[in-house]
Amino acid sequence: MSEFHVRAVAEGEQRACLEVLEQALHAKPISDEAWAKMAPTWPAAGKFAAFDGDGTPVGIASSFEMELTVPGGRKLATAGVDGVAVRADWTRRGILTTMMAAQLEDFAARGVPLAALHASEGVIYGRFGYGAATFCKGVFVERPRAQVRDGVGRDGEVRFVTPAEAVRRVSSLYKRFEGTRPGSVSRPEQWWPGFFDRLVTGNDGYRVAVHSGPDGDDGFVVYRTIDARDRKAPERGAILEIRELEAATPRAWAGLWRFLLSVDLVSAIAGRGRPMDEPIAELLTDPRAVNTTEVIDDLWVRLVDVLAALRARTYGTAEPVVLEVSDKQLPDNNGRYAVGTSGVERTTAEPELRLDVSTLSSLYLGHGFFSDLALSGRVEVLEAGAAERADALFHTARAPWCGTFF
Ligand SMILES: CC(=O)SCCNC(=O)CCNC(=O)[C@H](O)C(C)(C)COP(=O)(O)OP(=O)(O)OC[C@H]1O[C@@H](n2cnc3c(N)ncnc32)[C@H](O)[C@@H]1OP(=O)(O)O
Repeated sequence: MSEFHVRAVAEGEQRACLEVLEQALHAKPISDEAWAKMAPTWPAAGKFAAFDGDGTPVGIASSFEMELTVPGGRKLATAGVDGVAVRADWTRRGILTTMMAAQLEDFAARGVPLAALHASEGVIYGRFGYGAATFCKGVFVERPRAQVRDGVGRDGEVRFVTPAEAVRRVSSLYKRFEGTRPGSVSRPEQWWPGFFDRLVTGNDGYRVAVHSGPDGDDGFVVYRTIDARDRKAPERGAILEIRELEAATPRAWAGLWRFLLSVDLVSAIAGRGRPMDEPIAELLTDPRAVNTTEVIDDLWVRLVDVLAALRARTYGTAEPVVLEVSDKQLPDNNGRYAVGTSGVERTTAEPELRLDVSTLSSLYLGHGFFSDLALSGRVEVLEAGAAERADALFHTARAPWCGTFF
């Protein structure tokens, strides 16, 4: 078997590691010019890599520091795992497993209570204790049928901003939304150039429009249009594709949708990654103008310090429940936890529900139900009624949603 070893990435090794990521994700090799721009946002800190016998990187697992909003509104230090790959000629030899172990031990040693990522495939991360914790939907709104209902309030205006203005304004505007729902993450300075700025200043046709209400700017949308004409429908309007739409108030949200629906020469509005509970159909006179095209996992979360993470969130009203949690990678988490409205403690009491850390992580932000996961065998019920109590404690009224790709 070929030898590899995993260690922290040293200063100067980042670009070679990035090549591994680009190749595994089928992206073009990074040019000198692109690397010059990107280098400041891709520090060696927070990165582990696998090296072959010659010292060439063949695997990478990157992370950065951010904050994740948990139910109740607290922002918890979180490792954002943002670049994981193994070179195609080195896969299925345990490299990812070794990198994930190194990364998780590092998070635990640094006292980071949570880790989170967006998964390229659904089968990869459960074994490392991650669980799909937020979900999102794709929508397709047929514009000719879509009219905003009478009585939906207006309190502002929408205006286009130039790409340069968007780069200047939107990062501070985002702070108004950050933390307004469980699952939302902070966007550190290093996030903006590689994701938002590159998108809106690039050549892919993205436009940015900002909504201003009584308290100033309170929402924005990033979108582009895609030509949908063909021989059979030479006059069909374009598809307006939303990349991102965020609003601090219900009126700003409705104002942005009203604006999108008013753009001429558009046949449909499409958006991926929208919150599960975004009430677009309810905004319109004809709810059937809105088609849900997909429901897909959004943010995967990993409780690194189970006690600290459970203590950081708030709970609904129900009698406490005793969970027995198992964690293969971080055995310090193994044990029983009494979770209730008034707090969380480690306990020696008899367990009422048994589950692994991946399952607990998927329920942590308030999506899903213990009782459903009991049906599918992921939660073992040892005490009748305990799953329903846990549902009442953990489930949140507002669907958790991340909305930030990293
Ligand atoms: C947060 C993000 O960055 S998401 C992006 C993830 N990266 C990608 O998708 C890029 C393309 N894929 C890859 O680079 C690699 O295939 C990786 C990183 C997904 C997996 O790396 P590997 O070194 O092959 O994983 P490793 O050998 O440690 O596999 C561990 C286990 O997971 C399984 N596994 C790993 N990847 C996959 C997969 N894509 N599909 C199915 N099973 C998988 C392996 O079969 C193995 O199972 P076993 O323990 O039962 O034998």
